[in-house]
Amino acid sequence: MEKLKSIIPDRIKRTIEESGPEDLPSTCSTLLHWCLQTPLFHKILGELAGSDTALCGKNMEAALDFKRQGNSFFTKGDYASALHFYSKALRLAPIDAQDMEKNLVATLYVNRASSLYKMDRLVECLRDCNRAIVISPSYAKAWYRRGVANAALGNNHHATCDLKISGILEPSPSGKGHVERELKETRDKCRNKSSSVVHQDGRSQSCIDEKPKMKLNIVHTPTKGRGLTTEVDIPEATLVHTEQPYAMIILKRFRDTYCHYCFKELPVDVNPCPSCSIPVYCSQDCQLRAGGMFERNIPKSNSIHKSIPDELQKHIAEVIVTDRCKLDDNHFAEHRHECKGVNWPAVLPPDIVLAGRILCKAKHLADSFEHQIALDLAHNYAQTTPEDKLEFHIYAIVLLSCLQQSHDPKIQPDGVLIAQLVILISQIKVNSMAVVHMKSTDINVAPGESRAGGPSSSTLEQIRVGQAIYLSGSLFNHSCQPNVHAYFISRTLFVRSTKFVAAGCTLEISYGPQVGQWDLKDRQQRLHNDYSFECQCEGCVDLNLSDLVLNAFGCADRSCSGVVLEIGAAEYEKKRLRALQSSPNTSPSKQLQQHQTSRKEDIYYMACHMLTHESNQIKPGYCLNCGSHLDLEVAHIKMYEAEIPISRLQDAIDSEKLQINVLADAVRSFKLLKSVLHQYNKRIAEVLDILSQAFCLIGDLEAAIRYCKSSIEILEKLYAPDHIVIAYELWKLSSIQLAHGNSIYADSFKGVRLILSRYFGSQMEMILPQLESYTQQPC
Ligand SMILES: C[S@@+](CC[C@H](N)C(=O)[O-])C[C@H]1O[C@@H](n2cnc3c(N)ncnc32)[C@H](O)[C@@H]1O
Repeated sequence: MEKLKSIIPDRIKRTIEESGPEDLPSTCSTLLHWCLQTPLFHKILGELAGSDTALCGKNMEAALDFKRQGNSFFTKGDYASALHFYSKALRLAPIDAQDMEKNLVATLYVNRASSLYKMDRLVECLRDCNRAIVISPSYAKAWYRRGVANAALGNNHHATCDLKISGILEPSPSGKGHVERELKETRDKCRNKSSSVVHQDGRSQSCIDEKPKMKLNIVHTPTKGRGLTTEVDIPEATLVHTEQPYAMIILKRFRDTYCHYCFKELPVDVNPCPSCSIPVYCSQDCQLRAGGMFERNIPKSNSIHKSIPDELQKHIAEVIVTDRCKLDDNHFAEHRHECKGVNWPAVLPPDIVLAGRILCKAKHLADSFEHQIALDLAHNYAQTTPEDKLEFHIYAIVLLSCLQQSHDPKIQPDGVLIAQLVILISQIKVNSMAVVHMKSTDINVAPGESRAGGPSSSTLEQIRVGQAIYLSGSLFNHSCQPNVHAYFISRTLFVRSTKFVAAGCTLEISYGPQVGQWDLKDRQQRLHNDYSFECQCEGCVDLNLSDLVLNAFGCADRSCSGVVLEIGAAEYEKKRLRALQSSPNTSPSKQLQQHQTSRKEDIYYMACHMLTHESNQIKPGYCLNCGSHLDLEVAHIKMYEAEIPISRLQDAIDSEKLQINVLADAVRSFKLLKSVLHQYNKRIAEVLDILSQAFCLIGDLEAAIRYCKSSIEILEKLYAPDHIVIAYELWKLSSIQLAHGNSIYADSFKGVRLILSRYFGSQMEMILPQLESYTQQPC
């Protein structure tokens, strides 16, 4: 694509780079015309959408090769590796391929079920047996494996039925004898034990079904465009909005670990797309909802074997039907148009493939492209950088041409349609939400030091799994100090208030940057780069103490707790102060009063100074409190000197090869760092956290706890004590305390629950099931 971009004539490039939304039909038409006459464009198109270069289709030879490797590991007793290779084979096996007179996919499912059985993953084993049976209902081995797994689970009635069916279908006399013996054993067990049916999937729905109790209204704001409010007061932790995505896509790096439809972590028994080798799903249900070209008629159970008695025919019908979900008529299968094994859905960037999904959905809903395909959402095409404008044009033409070639020849790219697609891509840039899932990860503690005898310290992480468009959710504006929190369970967006919101106030989520995370300069630059707006939220307009100290140096006079800003931060603070001083609504003295009553801390005095002095008093390199000068160049040299041993320590932690002298050097450097940075500089909190991890690794949990607590003290000042980031840190602290056998872990953990319940309400335990195990730990 870069090569194509580089040969576009300058005159066309210039008109595109200078274009506004109204010029698009003409610029798109010009570029399309040039593309169609350019051999390189046709070559690229052939690679992306041509059937002879398609690399994402099924491949019988490769599937058989993986199957052989799976068999070889199974014979050696390495069931985990066998399972891995059977899964790889399933991803590549053509759905109707035959291998040794059996359906290859069904055979692979049964082979994988056998590995799962050996690994004691009985529920997953059952699911694989069902998948094999849906494809090949007369497959005796699949019924046999199902029967054995059901027997092990105590599902005695099901086990007996499965084994009876297997016995009838089994062609060889020795096989029949084997099944008979298993059936007898199961019957004996039935006589001795009462049967308890274990279901294959017991996911709780009730928490997902929570509905918001209020209506959101769209309002027009002077500085942020449309926004959302309610007519009623909203207490904290109230669910204000839920929504299903209009379109969604998984990010490339999570393709092998998360379900491409529901975005949950994949189980061991992954379900591949039946017609191409790209997506994998957690269940057949998700695979059917996502689409995929293969559609199979469910075989009639009574056609399977004439000699099977009626009650067993009923059992067969139940097994085949349980794995089928009901889809309503309007359901749009979002992967179907991508599913020809051609390369473009795997190669193009996720937001472009997402645009393809929206486009095909528009066509599915209206049965043509004649109506508007762009959505009723804001876009920033006019403010987009010249490079991005050119890129949007190229991708719009490439995507439409790929769809025309590999999906629907009726799609006719022209200037108007491409222009709409360019706007759609700009809308995706501004409105798509990062779909984030929570995950807890163990940190190793030195063997023997953990009370539980293993790795027991853990951290919470947010993982950005995908990208989605929510039509109403897109109307939430951004704030760096948001009053509502957006999160996801599977594909559903939930928005919950994290503080009291008075009726009529706008509800604002964070698009990423937050006070405490970055200072004013970094937040504004990030929002400008990603969304092309100058943030007008409270956190950016009003004075903010966290912004002052977050990246600040300390005063040259170490008895003064004042802050010294660098040039960039000082410029942004000056600009903010000037705007505040000229605004009649937010007079600095009024703000001062607010700070006086809310925060009686050292850094409060810096705020006083800023608010009562002229803005040109904010000079880089000078203490905002006492005016002392700090040589910023010398301070930087000291900082870099201190950072070298600290980054060496970080590397040692990452590689889990920590030597005591590396840790000792880092502790010394930390003292040097503290001597130049402001005491509430965020880097100090980060280094304290690194030291805590290091002490965890060498098993000095008391030191680890001390450093972790000091880090939290700083973060509480930067974010606020009830911010979700503090819950993550308290989670870490309580897990180290627990590993140390320290009963006060319960206090830290109470703090975690308190904060998380404001962010996730009653869904907290569903999002973080690990919470339950902490609650149940004995002190
Ligand atoms: C996802 S849309 C939000 C809805 C939008 N206001 C509308 O009218 O459709 C994002 C756009 O809203 C505006 N916006 C959102 N938050 C803002 C903020 N804090 N300050 C200024 N503009 C904001 C920007 O124009 C941004 O590109």
